[in-house]
Amino acid sequence: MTERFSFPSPAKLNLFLYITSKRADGYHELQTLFQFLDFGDDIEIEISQDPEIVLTEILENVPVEQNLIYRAAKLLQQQTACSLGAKIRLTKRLPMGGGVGGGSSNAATILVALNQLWQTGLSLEQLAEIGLSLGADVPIFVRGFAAFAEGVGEKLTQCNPVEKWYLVLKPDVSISTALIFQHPDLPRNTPKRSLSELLSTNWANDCEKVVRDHYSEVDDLLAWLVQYAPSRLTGTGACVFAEFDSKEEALNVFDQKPKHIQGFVAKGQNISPLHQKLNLFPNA
Ligand SMILES: C[C@](O)(CO)[C@H](O)COP(=O)(O)OP(=O)(O)OC[C@H]1O[C@@H](n2ccc(N)nc2=O)[C@H](O)[C@@H]1O
Ligand SMILES: Nc1ncnc2c1ncn2[C@@H]1O[C@H](COP(=O)(O)OP(=O)(O)OP(=O)(O)O)[C@@H](O)[C@H]1O
Repeated sequence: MTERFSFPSPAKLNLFLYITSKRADGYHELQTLFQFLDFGDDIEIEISQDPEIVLTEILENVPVEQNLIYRAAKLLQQQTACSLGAKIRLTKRLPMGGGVGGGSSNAATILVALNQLWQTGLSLEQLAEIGLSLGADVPIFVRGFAAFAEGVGEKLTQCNPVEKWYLVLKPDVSISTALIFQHPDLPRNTPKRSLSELLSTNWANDCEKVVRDHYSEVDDLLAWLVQYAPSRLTGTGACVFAEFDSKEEALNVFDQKPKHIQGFVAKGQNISPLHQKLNLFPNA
């Protein structure tokens, strides 16, 4: 029987997110602080001797060739001229398009895991470079350390924010990242600040007002959550999070959430659970 290996594919939060400019190609320059969570998807992999990439789980509304897992595996195969393949099983726990980076994390886990299993020998830096073509957040998941990110997310400075407990809730609405970035009312000129200055201020997310103005589900949930603890949007939403000093406090609010709202409690991690499991020691 072929051996099967299991790898975590964690969520991330944007603890703060500021938009400092819009580039000529339409992308926005950000200053954002990423931290991983000890909660996410799981990916099981069996290596095969033929080059086929087989996904055993189908994601709703995502054709296989567009699944970031498939695309990441194919890209690594092509870039390294690898003749091996893989059978991949995904256990999806993270809300899709929720601002917790599930798709990007899946892509990164595949790049890091297959690079080990196929013995293709690329460095984390090389894998991050490949990953950037799959999505702006893939490099952060490949590098595996909590980071202050600039540019569109590719310029990373390792950082050690406090590893708080978070309650993450998913309002019952789907929000397109592209639409939020196109919105005329989005603030795009927040002055660039140094990391030390940012770390000493109250944190915010520049996408939050536009999202709250257009999605009452997000507005209502944040208005409820902020009664208990400091709360914000992650990424372009739809997920919101509240921060706590203990698991008990986070679980206590989780127990009071509206019944139809999905969510989870998790602890911030400055080293990705993937890198912890593989004993990779990421550094900037
Ligand atoms: C905003 C963040 O959630 C922060 O973590 C991410 O950078 C978004 O990353 P993502 O979901 O992987 O988004 P992508 O698939 O790269 O981009 C989706 C669309 O959002 C817009 N976009 C995205 C990132 C960025 N820095 N500027 C942008 O203007 C672009 O129109 C792009 O076509
Ligand atoms: N393996 C995958 N897992 C999740 N989404 C995928 C995957 N492959 C492709 N996608 C597509 O990518 C979209 C965005 O997924 P993702 O979960 O990364 O969004 P997100 O949490 O909003 O991320 P971000 O914080 O980077 O904006 C999904 O809506 C889906 O159409």
